[in-house]
Amino acid sequence: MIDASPLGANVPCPPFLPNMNSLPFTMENLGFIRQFPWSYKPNLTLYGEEKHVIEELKFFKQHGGSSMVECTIVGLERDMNMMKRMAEESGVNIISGTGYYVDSALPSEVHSATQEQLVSTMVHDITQGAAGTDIRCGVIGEIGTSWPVTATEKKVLQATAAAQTQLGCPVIIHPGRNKQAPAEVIRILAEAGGDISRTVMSHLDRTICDHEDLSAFAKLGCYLELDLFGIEVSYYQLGDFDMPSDAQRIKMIKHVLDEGYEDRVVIAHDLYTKHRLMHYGGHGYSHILLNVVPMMLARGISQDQVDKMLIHNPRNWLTFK
Ligand SMILES: CC(=O)NCCS(=O)(=O)O
Repeated sequence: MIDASPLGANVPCPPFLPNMNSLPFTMENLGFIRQFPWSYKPNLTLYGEEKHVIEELKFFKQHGGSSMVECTIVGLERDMNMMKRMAEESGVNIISGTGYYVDSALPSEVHSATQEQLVSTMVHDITQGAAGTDIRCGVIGEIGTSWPVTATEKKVLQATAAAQTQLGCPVIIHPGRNKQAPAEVIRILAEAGGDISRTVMSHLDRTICDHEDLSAFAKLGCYLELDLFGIEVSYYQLGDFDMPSDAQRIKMIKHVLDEGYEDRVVIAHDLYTKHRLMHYGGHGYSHILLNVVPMMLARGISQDQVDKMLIHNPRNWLTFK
């Protein structure tokens, strides 16, 4: 479960809310929290929300969901035993990630580790178990990168490519907040021998907004992930970027589907803050199933294409080769 505080580490409070962190999480304050989610530190963790998350995972399963990829890794606060409990109590498969988040979130030992040590840890997490448990991870990622990519992040990417080559495992990347960042990461991974066809580039909906830029990136052959469905506030605190609406996300997806990339698209919510849980008035884990799929079908995306995005593409990506 994610402690995303590194994301909000240096986000300024809105000027009219100098002590936002002292506010209670109430309906009266939900508007501010939705507008400035990274300025309210209590919002940036799901620790203490196990009961609510389990209830919402059950709701997700009740409405057709079966599996979820959970990309909390070193640099964020991962709890393997909690995720195992949640999977067992909800009946939802949870595929956990191994790897290293963005440079600013990493402990000193990662900065000083050799590439070989990083490879060894990721391979161990997948083949033996992570964080001192026998609970094995099923994906490398979300590997965190900044813009520009730092030296430590490049070392992590090269280690990721080496571990992927050894295991034939799926990889998912968090790109820096610049439209050039995804292609730069793909270049580094490819040069290190990574399998780009087994790699997901996440958060494209907060990174590339121009359809032609998205088409150019799609040519590189990775999976294209738009994974912030449910965030309908256009103000984006973490970068000089207008966050798209779900309707605009669907238009981006339709554009690449029309260009023949239906085997390459995956979608998600990237839910890691309290305010997006249903318990706190959010859209929850079932938003795509209940609300986005009908929107897609109404906009000319076929059921077969929806099934590819929600079933077949994730299954193919997650299958070790
Ligand atoms: C957990 C995480 O890094 N999510 C990425 C979305 S964001 O817009 O880059 O914060």
